[in-house]
Amino acid sequence: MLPYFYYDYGNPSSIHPLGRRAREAVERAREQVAQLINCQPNEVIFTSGGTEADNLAILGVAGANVSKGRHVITSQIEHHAVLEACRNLERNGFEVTYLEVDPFGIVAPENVRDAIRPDTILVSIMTANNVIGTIEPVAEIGAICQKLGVLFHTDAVQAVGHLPIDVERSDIDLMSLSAHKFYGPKGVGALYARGSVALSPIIFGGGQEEGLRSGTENVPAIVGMGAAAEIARYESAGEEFCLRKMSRDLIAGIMTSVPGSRLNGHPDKRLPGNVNVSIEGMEGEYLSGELAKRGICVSTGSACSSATHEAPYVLLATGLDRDLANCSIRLSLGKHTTDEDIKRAVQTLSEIVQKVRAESEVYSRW
Ligand SMILES: Cc1ncc(COP(=O)(O)O)c(C=O)c1O
Repeated sequence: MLPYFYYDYGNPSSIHPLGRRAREAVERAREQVAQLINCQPNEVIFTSGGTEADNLAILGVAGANVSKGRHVITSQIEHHAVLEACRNLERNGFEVTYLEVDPFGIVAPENVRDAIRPDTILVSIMTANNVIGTIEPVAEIGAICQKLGVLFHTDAVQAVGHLPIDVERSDIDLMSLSAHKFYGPKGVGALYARGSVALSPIIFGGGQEEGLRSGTENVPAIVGMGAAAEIARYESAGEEFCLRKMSRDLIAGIMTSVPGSRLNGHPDKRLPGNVNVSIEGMEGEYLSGELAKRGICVSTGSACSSATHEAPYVLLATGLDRDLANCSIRLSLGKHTTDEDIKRAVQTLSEIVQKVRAESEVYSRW
């Protein structure tokens, strides 16, 4: 990224040599992203991140296909970027079906099929959930949508770079990506949109990104996203293997040394680096604060939504009662996590919980 901050600071829309070098860098990054997800480079639209990609997919499809219908299908556990875009559609005369999930957080493909109507223009179901890590049956849902002639969007922000993703094999028409979820910079992402998909822009101006995303491209960030995509293409399979082993150890460690703990989400169909647990009687926010004092950073619900201080709606949608939902923390593992970190996390968590329980027993006896 550094040369594009220092020397090659041209605007990719300029025709002079500095501009051309910036354009070449953007187009190289577009190819790198396309290779990671198996699409054509001209099907990648760079955005400011996953949120904008989700908004462009949902509002863009709705805008361009309104003559075909005004019905959209999504799930109750989508990220706010999808849910709020859908609520915006509802305020503008669209109807949205929010599908339920099972206790693991899985959307049943047959529920998608049953919800599709003649006026349905889009199905948007995430590839993997950001709170509980559950991996959705995207290929089955894609096949249903393709058969019934409905566009299929998936928010793959949590999955790209961690799970093998192939937009062709999974019949995906639109897919959202965010660079910082696969070790790239923040504030840059992309929407994959199949060449044949009719899409209206949601940002208007100079007509960059084939008129779908006006505004001068953030060249250093796009270059960083491309590099991250290329690294992910080579490293993600090995990383997935290591993370699966470490997260299994973390889950087993917590379950055996912290009485009253339960794993949220699916035991196997989950993101390799996501561990979400509820611990009876231990508020997530309290635990998070105590762990932070000891150098371990965890989130409660989803970091992206903690600014809104809402109850973790994803856990509630899986049927978890409100108390246990509020007693949940999410531990995230990445390529820099070590076995030593896992041991320390288990031990620290167990000590905190034991201490609190011992004290509260004393208090209650007293
Ligand atoms: C599933 C999912 N979708 C969308 C987003 C939003 O992405 P961004 O923060 O890049 O806008 C996030 C962020 O964590 C996410 O987890």
